[in-house]
Amino acid sequence: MEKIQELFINGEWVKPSSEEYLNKYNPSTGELYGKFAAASKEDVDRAVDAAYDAQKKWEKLTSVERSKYLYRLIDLIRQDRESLENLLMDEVGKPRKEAVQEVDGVLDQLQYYAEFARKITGDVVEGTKPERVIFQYKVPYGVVLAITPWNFPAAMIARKIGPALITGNTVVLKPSSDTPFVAGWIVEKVRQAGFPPGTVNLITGKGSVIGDYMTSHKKISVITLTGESRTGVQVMKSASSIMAKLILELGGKAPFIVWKDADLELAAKVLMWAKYWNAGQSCIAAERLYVHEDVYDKFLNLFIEKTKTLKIGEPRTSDMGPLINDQQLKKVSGFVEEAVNQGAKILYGGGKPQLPERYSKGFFYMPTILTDVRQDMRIFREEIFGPVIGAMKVGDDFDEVIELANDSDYGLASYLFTKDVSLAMKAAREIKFGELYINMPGPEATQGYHTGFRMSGQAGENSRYGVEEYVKVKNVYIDYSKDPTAGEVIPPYTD
Ligand SMILES: NC(=O)C1=CN([C@@H]2O[C@H](COP(=O)(O)OP(=O)(O)OC[C@H]3O[C@@H](n4cnc5c(N)ncnc54)[C@H](OP(=O)(O)O)[C@@H]3O)[C@@H](O)[C@H]2O)C=CC1
Ligand SMILES: O=C(O)[C@H](O)CO
Repeated sequence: MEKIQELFINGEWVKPSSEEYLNKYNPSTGELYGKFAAASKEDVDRAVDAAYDAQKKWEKLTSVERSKYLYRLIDLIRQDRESLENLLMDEVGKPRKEAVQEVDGVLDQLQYYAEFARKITGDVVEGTKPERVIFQYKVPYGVVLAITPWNFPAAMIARKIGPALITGNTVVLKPSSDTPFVAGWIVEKVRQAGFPPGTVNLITGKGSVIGDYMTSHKKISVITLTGESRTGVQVMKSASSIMAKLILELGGKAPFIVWKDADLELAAKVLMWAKYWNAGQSCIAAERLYVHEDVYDKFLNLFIEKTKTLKIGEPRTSDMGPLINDQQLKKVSGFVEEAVNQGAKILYGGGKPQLPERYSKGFFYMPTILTDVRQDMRIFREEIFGPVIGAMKVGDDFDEVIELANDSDYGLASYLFTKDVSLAMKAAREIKFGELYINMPGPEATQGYHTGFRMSGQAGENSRYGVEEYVKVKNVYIDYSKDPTAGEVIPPYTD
């Protein structure tokens, strides 16, 4: 039976008022996978109104009462986790192990946020006189518009609804048009968990069509977006009309630095994760390889040999699946063609893999390694978001390598492999990236603050800092003296 994804507004699954649906294709086969609702502005209004009305009651619950809904949601997801794993393999093309890992991440994040019940505390500050006091409350903003990407569609939803809900906000969720069914699956679990109607609402539809309307909606107080940097720019422009609080998790261009004293086996193994995890479709993926001249050839050969062991194909029986859609496939192959035209050389890969007929129309691309890449090439400047990496040989000047790493519009994740502690601490001080992984793989931990410099976004997610992004500090001043105006400067001043 054809899969259909409807909207979820005020506690009910409803059809789009336009009766219009959009197509979603299976990335492994290129075949039609299902249809999802194209929400209209009227649908958006109904969802935002529902969230707005529900929020007034939701914030009056204690955080412990709110956490009980989250714990019920966690149990429902855990009991049916296999169907979400299967959905991730089908809808995203994620290999099985990575689908399992993502569901683990969903449960870990929701658990982490539910545990913040009773732990978000304000302050009592002394006033400007002995009988004055300032109460600093941490209060929810109101309605949160959560806009999520397709690459970790379930984990990114958990990373937004978890902190939003535990802090007393309500949510309108707008998922990627490449993963509407994962979003629908999670929202159905929210319904089964008994969240009050309007607490979480689901609006599907093209961001390019309804995005500006949603991000300039007067009843929206927070917009949390995970997506491309250019989308972040557009959202920032649109949201300026409502001055919404922005949490922007955007693109990355991670440098992967292998120093002359690095453990090459470790570095190569980590690069297999940093480059081919989710087929390189990750904001923290290694996107620029800088290798010290003394170990350049040895390391590249080691990495190529490891890359050759990857099994490319359909998600259930392979190490690396397809890219998400045909547009991404064209974008990734375009990066490689342009780099070669500019003088780079392909050491391995560079094209579509040979696959059985059933998958010949899938959006697959070979793991690809290029050498002779220069800092000014587009492949080193813009986010590739695929299983492709260019390599550059660097000399013995570590300051120069830090400069090369920081020379990027992006500043999310970075990687360094060296046994020299003083070098590592120098990098920790001087690298201008939200994350530096030293001699280890990622991804970011739920208790780590996931944030980026420059075009990688602003504010951040996860950790206590990420939770506090969803509350506003409200200051209440009280004077309980007999004469609150004693000694104050209050006109008139002249007799
Ligand atoms: N920093 C981080 O933690 C992470 C960052 N990312 C980044 O996300 C990107 C990949 O995800 P992808 O989904 O392709 O990113 P996009 O920016 O294409 O889309 C992200 C979301 O924004 C929506 N959107 C698009 N245009 C607008 C608009 N004008 N107004 C409002 N919403 C809009 C999309 O809807 P629709 O699908 O309908 O277009 C989608 O839901 C990469 O750049 C990656 O680096 C990914 C994961 C983590
Ligand atoms: O890197 C990403 O895309 C997400 O943050 C998952 O770690």
